[in-house]
Amino acid sequence: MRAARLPSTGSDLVIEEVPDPTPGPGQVVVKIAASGVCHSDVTIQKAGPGMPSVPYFPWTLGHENTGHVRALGDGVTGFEVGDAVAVWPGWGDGTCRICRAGHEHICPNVSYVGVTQPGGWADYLLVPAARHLVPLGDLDPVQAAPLTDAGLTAYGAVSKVLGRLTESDRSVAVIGAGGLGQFAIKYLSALTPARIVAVDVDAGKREHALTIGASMAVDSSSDEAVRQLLDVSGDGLGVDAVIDFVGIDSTLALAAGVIAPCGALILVGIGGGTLSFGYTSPNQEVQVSTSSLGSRADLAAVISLWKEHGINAEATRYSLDDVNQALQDLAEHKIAERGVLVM
Ligand SMILES: NC(=O)c1ccc[n+]([C@@H]2O[C@H](COP(=O)([O-])OP(=O)(O)OC[C@H]3O[C@@H](n4cnc5c(N)ncnc54)[C@H](O)[C@@H]3O)[C@@H](O)[C@H]2O)c1
Repeated sequence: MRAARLPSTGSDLVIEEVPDPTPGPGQVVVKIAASGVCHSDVTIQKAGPGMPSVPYFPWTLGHENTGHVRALGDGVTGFEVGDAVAVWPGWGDGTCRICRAGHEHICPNVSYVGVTQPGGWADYLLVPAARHLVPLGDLDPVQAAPLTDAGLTAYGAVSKVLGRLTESDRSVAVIGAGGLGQFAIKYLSALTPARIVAVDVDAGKREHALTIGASMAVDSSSDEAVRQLLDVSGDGLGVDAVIDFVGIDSTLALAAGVIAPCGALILVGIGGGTLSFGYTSPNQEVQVSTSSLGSRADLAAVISLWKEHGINAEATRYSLDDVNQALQDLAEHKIAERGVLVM
């Protein structure tokens, strides 16, 4: 099969012929239809802060995968060759108490496809267990690809703040209105009456956010950003939730500085920053949580939200041969919503 592989840290990817995977007992081979391009891939390529180092070179990236079942290992039930599937990306051991509680994506022994297991920027992907697949039925796998990480992770983060955003005088700031942040804005807009503020350094992203559900956009690089966010509800108290999809020192400081009493700060972006709170009094009752991917049930919910409410990303399509262009366009903020490699 063909695969786009990273030969060494910081290099361009190269297209190579590699052996087709064959499924062992319990495993499934998926013929990839599409695989999304995420900012995490840019970070992995450069060995930037926050992401684990790839296990070896040359490495096949790609954690946002959909396709059709190509071959089933012994003992696999519930799927037939040809079924359209989405690949849930957080592969835990399936047996520990974290997995048994439904949080396999944060299992202490988790592997991430495309990060610590070979990924889907290739013709075929070996999936270690059928439980990592979610059936797509007659949905288009190419369109479904961004749901398997950008949609899933945004939904996982949004789910953590829904309870705070049940009234129209509530507000939420989404820092980083790129691939993941745009999904968050769409889910927040569909699921809450709260005021949604998009915060981004890029003017194009801010403008776009206003067309998909944000009612206000703030330039995080402006000296006015803190004041604008504190004044969102007109009382100077700040926003009831912040979801930070960037995660560098400056965005974390901004988030910590604008959160209202009883608010929640959700950290998603893998920017390698440090969050520091000057703790002087308990009376703020702010909650801080990291958020990683989402559960398999969350992926099923995200697929339903696409079916029922049409929530998805507009995909900018690239061929596998154009993978380096896709990574460059993402790094330069040139992709409107989500880049997708179509095999
Ligand atoms: N926690 C998880 O499970 C998880 C999963 C997937 C991706 N991620 C991480 O989420 C982040 C977002 O990924 P993406 O694919 O949406 O990236 P993206 O490149 O599509 O979007 C990033 C957005 O952040 C904006 N931005 C950059 N610097 C900023 C700043 N200082 N202030 C405000 N906005 C700024 C950019 O203009 C862009 O709109 C990445 O760090 C990625 O690694 C985390």
